[in-house]
Amino acid sequence: MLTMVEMNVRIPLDFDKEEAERLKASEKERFQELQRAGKWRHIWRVAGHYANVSIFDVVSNAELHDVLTSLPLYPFMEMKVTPLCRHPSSIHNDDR
Ligand SMILES: O=C(O)CC1=CCC(=O)O1
Repeated sequence: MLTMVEMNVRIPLDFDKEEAERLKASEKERFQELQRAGKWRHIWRVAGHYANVSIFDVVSNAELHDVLTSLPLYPFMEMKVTPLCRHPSSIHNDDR
């Protein structure tokens, strides 16, 4: 099932800079692992914000929950989750 997730990252200004860089590096590693596994299908930066719009492909809401809460930056993210379904006019066979 495809799900759009809008993520806003809010690391407090007084948060330790080295720890923030470590978390960002871990986030990138986990993100690339989930991309390779086909779970995190797309990501776009929201221009002008420390935010992204992403598309996940998971088998259940429980899996989505596990994936999202596994992100190293999860404690610093606000998320909006929107379920998606195939548009009847789509020409893409992998939309589901
Ligand atoms: O930069 C972001 O929006 C947060 C993030 C998601 C995947 C990643 O590597 O960083």
